Parts: sequence; C-alpha cells; structure tokens
Amino acid sequence: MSGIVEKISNMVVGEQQAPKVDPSTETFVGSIDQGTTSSRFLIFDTKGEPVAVHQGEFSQIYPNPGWHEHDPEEIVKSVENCIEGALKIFEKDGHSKESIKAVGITNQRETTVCWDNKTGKALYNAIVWTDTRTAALARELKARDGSDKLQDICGLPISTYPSVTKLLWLLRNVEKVKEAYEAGNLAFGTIDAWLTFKLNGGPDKNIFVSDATNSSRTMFMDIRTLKYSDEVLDFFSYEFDLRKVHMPEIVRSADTKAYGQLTSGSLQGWPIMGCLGDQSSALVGQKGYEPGSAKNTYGTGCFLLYNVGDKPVISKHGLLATVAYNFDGKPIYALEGSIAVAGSGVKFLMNNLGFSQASHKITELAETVQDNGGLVFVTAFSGLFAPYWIDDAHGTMFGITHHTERGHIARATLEAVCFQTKAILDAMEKDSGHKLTELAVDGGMSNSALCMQTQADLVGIPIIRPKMRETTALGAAIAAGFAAGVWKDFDELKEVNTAGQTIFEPKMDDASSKKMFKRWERAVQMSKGWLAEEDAEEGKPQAEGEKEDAKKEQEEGSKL
Ligand SMILES: Nc1ncnc2c1ncn2[C@@H]1O[C@H](COP(=O)(O)OP(=O)(O)O)[C@@H](O)[C@H]1O
Ligand SMILES: O=P(O)(O)OC[C@H](O)CO
Repeated sequence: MSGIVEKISNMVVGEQQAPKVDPSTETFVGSIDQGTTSSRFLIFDTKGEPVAVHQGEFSQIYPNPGWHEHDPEEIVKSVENCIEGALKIFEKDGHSKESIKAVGITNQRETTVCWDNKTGKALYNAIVWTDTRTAALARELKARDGSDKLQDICGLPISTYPSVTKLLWLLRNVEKVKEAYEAGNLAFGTIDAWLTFKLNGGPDKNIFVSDATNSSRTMFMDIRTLKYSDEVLDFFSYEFDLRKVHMPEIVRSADTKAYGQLTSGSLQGWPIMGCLGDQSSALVGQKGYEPGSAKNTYGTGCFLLYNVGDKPVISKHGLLATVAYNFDGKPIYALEGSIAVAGSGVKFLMNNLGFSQASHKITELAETVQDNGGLVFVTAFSGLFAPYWIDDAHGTMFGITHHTERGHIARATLEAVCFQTKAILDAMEKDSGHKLTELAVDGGMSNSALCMQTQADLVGIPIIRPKMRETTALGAAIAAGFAAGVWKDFDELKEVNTAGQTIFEPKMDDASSKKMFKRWERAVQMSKGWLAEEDAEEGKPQAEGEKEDAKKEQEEGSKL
C-alpha cells in the first residue's frame, strides 16, 4: 500500500462522523483492485485522488514446489470485505454512496479459474500466474507442429505463464473439471471474469465477460481482431475440444452494460462499468496514452508496458504483445516485459528466511552495505520471464563468500528486478527502434528509494515516481469513469497525479553500471539448466480421498 493511502486509512480510524455533504455536489468512482497478494477497494474523486481505501490480504497456497494457488471463493469474499471497509471510511467522512457513479475492476492477470456454469461453484483452486507446474506441458506444446505460429496471432509465446497451460493441466488432472467438461458445463475464466460473474450473483444472471487486456493473456485471443482465434483453439484442442469449454465474451474495457452490477452488500445495484488487467490499468493510471510512453509497476512481479499505438508489435526479442486498453472499439497496444519476481522476492526474505517483519526493513537492511559485495541473486523462482524465458532455472545466488552478509542478500534481491528491467528496456529498444527518455514507476516496491536509484543507475534515464502510487486502481476507475461520463477524454485527466513526483536521476558512472549488468548476465547464463527433465515432470493434485486420509492421520497424530 503506498504511503498516501496508509495515511488515509489511519486518519479515519477513531475520528468523529464528519458533517454530511450533499451527494449532488460530489462525484466519485470506485475501484476494485484484485492483486496477487491482496485485494483493495478505493474510492477516487474526479481529480484522481483516493479518498477512502480498504485493503485485505488472502491466503497464498503453495501445495508443492513451484505450485501457487488461490481460493477463488476467498478472493470474492476479500473483495466484498474491502468494499464494505472502504465505504465505512467514505461515509464516516460525510460522503454518500449515491455520489459513487460506477465501479471499475482491475485484477491479477492469467490466473485461471474453472467453475461449473450451472452451480456457479469453482471446481478447483485458481492456478496463479506464477505457477510452474506446467513446465513439462509447455515443453510438450512447444514441440508440436505449428507452435511457432502462435505468437504472431496472440502476442504471447508458449510458457507456463499464460492461462492456456493452466487450463489444459486442470482438464488433464482434476476429475471435477473433466466431469464438467464432459457434461458441457465447464466455464473457464481469468480473475476478472470470475469476479464479475460472482459479483453479479453467479448463474442466475450468468454475466460472463472479460475485457481484451485480460483475454490477451490467455493465448486464445487473436490480438488483432480481439476475438477467439480458431487457429489457436485448433492447435490446443488435440486432447480436449476447447470449443466445448465456455469462455467469456470479450467486451470493451469501458462499457455501461456488459459488466452488470453488484448484487449484494452496501453497493448493491451499483453498476460495474470498467475492467482492465492490472498492468494495463497501471499504464492508464500513469496516463501512458501516447505511443512511446511507458510505465514499470513493481508489485508482486514487475511489468514494463510500452505504448506502441493502434497496431500490435510482435516482439523478436523476448517481449510480449498485449492490449493496453480498448475503451471505444479502437484498441491500443503495448509491448510488455514481464518479470515474475519483484516484491515476492522481498516477501521471500521476510517470510521464508525471517529477515524482517516489514518490507521497508528489507530496504533498510540493503542500505547497511555499500554495494552487493559481488553477490548476484537470480530470483528465478518461477523460471525467468522476459526477455529470457528460461523455464529450467530456479532461484540461484552467485558469488557467496565469507564477506557476504544479510544486507548483501537484501540488496541483491532488489537489484535483480532492476537488472531484468534493464534487459527488458534493451529488448524494447530493439523491437521499437526507440530509446525511452524517462520511465514512470509505481507499485509497492517502488516505495524503496534505494531500488529506484539503482534502477536509474542501471538504465541511465530518470525514473519518475508519482506521489500517489495507487495508479493500478486509478486506471480501472478511469475506465469506469469514462463509461459513466465522469471524464470525457484524456485531456480532462492531464493534471491528475502530477504534483509531488520524485525524480531519480542516474548517478552511477557508465563503466560501473555496465560492469554490474555484465555480471548479472553471466549469472543468468549460469543459472540455466538447473531443472532436469525428471524434475519438470507434471505433478498431480491430491485426490479428495487422499486429502481426507491425510487430514485424519494428522488429527489422529495430534491426539497421541
Ligand atoms: N519499501 C519497500 N521496499 C521493498 N519492497 C516493498 C516496499 N514496500 C512494499 N514492498 C513490496 O511491494 C509488494 C506489494 O506491492 P503491490 O503493488 O501492493 O503488489 P500487488 O498488487 O502485486 O499485490 C510486496 O511484495 C512488498 O514486499
Ligand atoms: O500482482 P501483480 O501486480 O504483480 O500483477 C500480476 C500480473 O498481472 C501478472 O501478469
């Protein structure tokens, strides 16, 4: 949570009810931000300032090495709690919910949910975008005839990252998913589709939609037509006929009707009018509307999006083509560099290695040393994503000596994201033929000034950090606000979030910066090939019976 939002939450606690403001004199837009580690609901005024927020974390489930799941029902509950929490603050401050004109949704992308479209019940946990259980399956798919043609259609290469491999794994391995498929009741969706379906009350209304920024992360969508691609569906249908799987209708990112409305809670009846995958949303929130503008969001992972205008650019250097937004049927595209581990590396030091209890303390620890002391941490917990796409690496530290302290490890963890960003910018320059002159940043990890200074030093251009860093949520509010007529065009947003920026200018000399990066590149090459074929074999989920047995054994054990 960015500092400014923490202040808003703290200010309100324990304060008296403020005098009521006439709702006809105020206008607000709500934004659901469903991220990888937490959900939030923010309420923005027309200047793009958040006036109320509530955030809640939910369970991260890691059943096997490389597996990462979420409970889809818990995600919905966390969103509902956040709406109630933020609304309480909002009303305590004297505002009325009647002045909230619409709600937008932004969400973690690729994460895959399968549910029964008759009962509305999820059939398995959501498989999270970081999950690498499909490494062997991805290799199998890459070896099939025609696999090299897919990226040109959908913008993404085959890897464990897009939703398709997750769906195929669920069809192969989860009995309930197979049964729903056989019965013709299997619904597949990313988190945006699941949330809109559930927030609309489930099967009764059966609102089943997704916007193109989310659909472009499944591999199923033709990035030019914004429709499901027959060629892609044919390619992936060799074992299961994917046309038998219900997939959401692809709609515009701003729409007055398609997303329906909230059917329960204090905002029951309020319309959902906007939807953007979180990285596209951050680009919109950073006002990256001109071709050539870019943003880098340091959240759980880190994602650099570069606006390429109204035609997709299919990367030749390890980047992805994605939809930036589609407000009016004229889609705008981005080149994307995706880094799997950013803030999750910081959390790993905290939760798994017990380095500290708070994220900012990791930065403080990193500041206790002058430099990385020769240590390089290739944080390939999910393999390495862009621009490398190495799926047979795991996290590896190079250069440990008797000199190495915890501070060096903290520093190397922050630096790993900066190195990958540098590699992505180099690739982007080759793909686009343009060199960026500055980079806008946001996301939790951008709170670390040390990390942002290192970033500026490594890429050699100024890093611009806005004061209000909830730009992801702001993007979805802008999408909903466009549909609701709160804002009419980008010009009206010119002044939003411009005051109080911090600019990190490059300070390191060129030779030292190049030397650091060269050492990183050597480490990346050396991390390749760790996972042998037998390590990458597909895992199986625990069968229901086995789960029960394990539970009983545990209970009996604890009685002894
Ligand atoms: N001062 C800080 N230094 C380093 N990392 C930080 C700092 N503040 C927050 N983070 C990291 O940022 C991440 C949360 O960012 P956020 O944008 O909220 O992510 P998401 O939207 O993916 O849930 C966490 O992993 C957290 O450890
Ligand atoms: O949770 P974040 O902010 O790191 O974003 C997750 C991305 O959408 C995954 O593609």
